[in-house]
Amino acid sequence: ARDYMNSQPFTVFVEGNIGSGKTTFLKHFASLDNVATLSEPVDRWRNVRGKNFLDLMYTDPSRWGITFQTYVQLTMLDLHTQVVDKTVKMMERSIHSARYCFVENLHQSGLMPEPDFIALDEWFNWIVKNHDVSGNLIIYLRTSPDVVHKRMLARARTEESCVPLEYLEKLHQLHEDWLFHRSSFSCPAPVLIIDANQDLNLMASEFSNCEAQIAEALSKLQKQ
Ligand SMILES: Cc1cc2cn([C@H]3C[C@H](O)[C@@H](CO)O3)c(=O)nc2[nH]1
Repeated sequence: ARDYMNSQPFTVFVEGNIGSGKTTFLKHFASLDNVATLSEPVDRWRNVRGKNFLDLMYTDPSRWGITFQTYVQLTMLDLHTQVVDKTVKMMERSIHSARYCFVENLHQSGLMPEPDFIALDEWFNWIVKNHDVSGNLIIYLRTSPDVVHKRMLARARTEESCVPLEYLEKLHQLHEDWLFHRSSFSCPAPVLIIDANQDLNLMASEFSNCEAQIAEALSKLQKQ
């Protein structure tokens, strides 16, 4: 766990499948005055000096997967190292889910050439070793693939228009192995699991339950 006294804020990673309600979750916490929220920089990925890397990746993942995921890794590292003047720093996803869920999925499904995967993994291992990308708490918005597939299609992000259910099922399984079964990669922080299948307007009680758990974990750290 991170050394709290080096005046790093209490850092929370909000993790979950596409359409699991992360953005809505962050919006709720953005309204609290001691929390800084850092959203996933999707708009940066959609316009990298005029190129839409997200669209390239979905159109031809084996050709553009490394291009996209290398840039994701850079933008997430940028957010991990961003200094905030609040006691809680809440990030939408992390460099960890980039590697353990998304890159892993491209590699396992044979969409990413082995040398591309190796280069990305070497970068990831060096970054984790040489920079502080640690966190204090992971909030896992746990969903089922069919629920998030419906939400994703309803949200109708153009680049995701032909993302099939089995892609979400694979991403779901990778999130489950990492954050629920704890049977795959190392977890950078303790995990708080939220049932995010509920309709977003019923999530208010989950949000306040999370607030209480974050406040409790925060006060424990401050007493150390
Ligand atoms: C950290 C990380 C986030 C992330 C998102 N994505 C995709 C999933 C969604 O379609 C879109 C926004 O989350 O980007 C990805 O392919 N690889 C990623 N890695």
